[in-house]
Order: sequence, then C-alpha cells, then structure tokens
Amino acid sequence: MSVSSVFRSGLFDHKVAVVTGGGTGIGKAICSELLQLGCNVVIASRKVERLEAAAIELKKSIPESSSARVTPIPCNIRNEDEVKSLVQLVLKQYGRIDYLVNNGGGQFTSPAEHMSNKGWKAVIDTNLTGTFNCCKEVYTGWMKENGGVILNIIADMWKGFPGMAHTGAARAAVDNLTKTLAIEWASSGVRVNAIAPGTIFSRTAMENYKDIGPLIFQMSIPFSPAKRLGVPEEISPAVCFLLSPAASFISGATLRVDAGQSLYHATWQIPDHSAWPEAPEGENLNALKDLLKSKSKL
Ligand SMILES: CCCCC/C=C/C(=O)SCCNC(=O)CCNC(=O)[C@H](O)C(C)(C)COP(=O)(O)OP(=O)(O)OC[C@H]1O[C@@H](n2cnc3c(N)ncnc32)[C@H](O)[C@@H]1OP(=O)(O)O
Ligand SMILES: NC(=O)C1=CN([C@@H]2O[C@H](COP(=O)(O)OP(=O)(O)OC[C@H]3O[C@@H](n4cnc5c(N)ncnc54)[C@H](OP(=O)(O)O)[C@@H]3O)[C@@H](O)[C@H]2O)C=CC1
Repeated sequence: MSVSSVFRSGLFDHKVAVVTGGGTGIGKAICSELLQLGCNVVIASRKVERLEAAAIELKKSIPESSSARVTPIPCNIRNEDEVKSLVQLVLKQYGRIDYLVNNGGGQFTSPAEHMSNKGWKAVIDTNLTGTFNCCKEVYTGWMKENGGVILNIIADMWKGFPGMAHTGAARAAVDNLTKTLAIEWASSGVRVNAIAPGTIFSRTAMENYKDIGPLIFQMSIPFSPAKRLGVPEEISPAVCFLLSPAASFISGATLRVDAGQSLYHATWQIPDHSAWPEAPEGENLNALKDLLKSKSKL
C-alpha cells in the first residue's frame, strides 16, 4: 500500500489511539497529527490541569468535517491500577484501542554516583515499568483478541547515556522489550516498534530541567549533524507512519529520528587523567613510549 493512499484514504477514521504524555511536546504533536488524520485520541498523563488545557487546545485543531474526538484521562503510568483503569475507561467510552503510543516519560540529569536510589527508581518506574504497564494492559484488555499497533518512544542511548544513566538503562530495556513483544504478540496481529528521537526542543521539555534547561538544549546544538535541534513535528510523522498500514510489515524495529546524532560526537567530556591501568610490558609498549618521547621533542 503506498504512503499517499494510506494518508488520503481515511484509514485512521474511527480508530482510537491512546497517547501517554499526549498533552505536551512530542506527544501533543503526535495527537495533533492523528486528529488531523481522523483518529480519535485519548491523552493520558499526571498533571490534570495541563492535560485538560491541552485537550481543549487539541480540539480546536480538529477539522470541522471530522468526527474525531480527544479525551483527557489522568493517569500515572507508574501505577498499575491507574493504567488498568485508563484502559477500562477508554474501552467503555470508545469500545476499542487500535494504537498505543508510549510517549510519557522523562528523567533528570545527574552523574550516576550522585543518583539516589529513589531517583533511580522513579526514572526506571516511569520509563520502563510505565511502558510495560501500558503495553500489558492494552494487550490483555483489547489487542490480544483484536490486534493493534504499539509504538514506544525511547531515546538516543546508543553510546550509553552519561549524565542520565537511569534513563539510558530504561530506554535500552524498552528497545529490547519492543523486540520481545513484537515476537510474543505477533500471533495476535500486534505490531510493536520504537522511535529513538535525537534532541527535540519544546518549551515543556526544556522547563523540566529548570534553570539549566536553556543551557543544556543550546549546548546540544553542535552535537547534531543538522547543527540545530529537532522539534516535535519532526517526530510525529514517523510515529504516524509506523502506526499506519503503510508499515504493515514492520515490527520489532527501532527507528532513529535524530538527523544522525547517534552516529556523531558524544557530549560527555572526559578530563585528561593518568588513572587508566598500564598497558602490558613488551615491544609494542616500548615502541609506543618511543613514539611519545619523539612527539614530545617536536
Ligand atoms: C538536552 C538533553 C536532552 C536529552 C534527551 C532527552 C530529553 C528528554 O527526555 S526531554 C523530556 C523531559 N521531560 C521529563 O523529564 C518529564 C517527566 N519527568 C519527570 O517526571 C521526572 O524527571 C521524574 C521521572 C524523575 C519523576 O519525577 P517525580 O514525579 O517528581 O518523582 P518523585 O517526586 O517521585 O521524585 C523521585 C526522586 O527522584 C529524584 N529526583 C527527581 N528530580 C530530580 C532532580 N532534578 N535532580 C536530582 N534528583 C531528582 C529525587 O531523589 C526524588 O526524590 P526526593 O528527593 O524525595 O524528591
Ligand atoms: N525532548 C527530547 O529531546 C527527547 C525526548 N524523549 C522522550 O520523549 C517523550 C516525550 O518528551 P517531550 O515531549 O520531549 O517532553 P515533555 O516533558 O513535554 O513530555 C513528557 C510527558 O510525559 C508525561 N509523563 C511523565 N511522567 C509520567 C507518568 N509517570 N505518567 C504519565 N505521564 C507521564 C508528562 O506529563 P505529566 O508530567 O503531566 O505526567 C509529559 O506530558 C519522553 O519520554 C521523553 O523522555 C526522548 C528523546 C529525546
């Protein structure tokens, strides 16, 4: 099926997507695009006021000719009971869940040695366990019998994630979970994929890092081959593609939407030091020492 026919033919009409963190940043751009395509959207996250304000804003973007609706449902994805209740509420209201986008998540910056156990757990519970909770409840509640598509948002953790060890570990785990679920749930007709964004600017993403937010986003620019930051509207088309029938043979894949950032420099600076263990004695080490001596004479 060609991409143009998918996006023109109303294949998202009357479908239902649950998007965690759908009221801000990347999630909001995904919802906006799905609504444009005729899909009903449920946005789920913790901060009720912000969620409801986002739903009002998103409603305004729905074309008059469209029957698509947006529904805010408060939910902390870390809490299994709240996720169960989210799925039940969506099924009660809409009677189906065609798409799950696990976008809700985040972290704080800290060297690993200074992370408290509580902080580590908060990030693992949010990004790994929260994603698992949503996948499991949507699968058992609907997709097991009816099929569907799951899309997990992860991060550029391919070279480790110095400064954010908790999220690096959680996102790498979700990358692996994506592959496992793609196989375990294939026989239900469920496709499971992930997207790993590069550094994506939005006001809400920046504000999460408080005073250092503007600095860390600005400092990221030289580390992108694009020499600019991405914006949420550069992630949402890839999400819609992977949800759509145009991706009907894609499962267990992680798509990097990062302008090549993951192939380029790492941001973490390693200071000069002499703490590394010595290389073994021998002719190669002697030759290396000779090289360094001659270099120091230059
Ligand atoms: C430019 C670089 C970009 C890198 C690429 C990635 C970018 C993004 O992902 S941008 C999106 C950012 N958005 C978010 O992060 C939103 C969601 N984030 C959160 O909700 C928090 O960061 C959270 C995951 C840690 C959850 O926080 P919260 O609900 O407040 O959790 P707790 O109250 O249970 O706190 C638990 C515990 O966590 C530690 N902690 C939290 N924040 C910090 C911090 N800023 N610095 C150090 N430690 C932190 C702390 O131990 C907390 O316990 P208490 O000390 O008892 O409060
Ligand atoms: N911006 C970037 O550079 C990158 C972002 N990402 C990831 O993309 C996703 C979206 O981030 P982005 O839009 O940039 O940033 P935002 O901070 O705008 O979005 C994070 C969203 O997650 C929701 N959320 C956080 N914790 C929970 C929870 N426990 N339960 C339910 N919802 C939760 C937040 O809502 P609330 O606080 O109301 O719960 C918020 O809507 C996140 O997972 C992020 O880590 C990945 C790579 C890069």
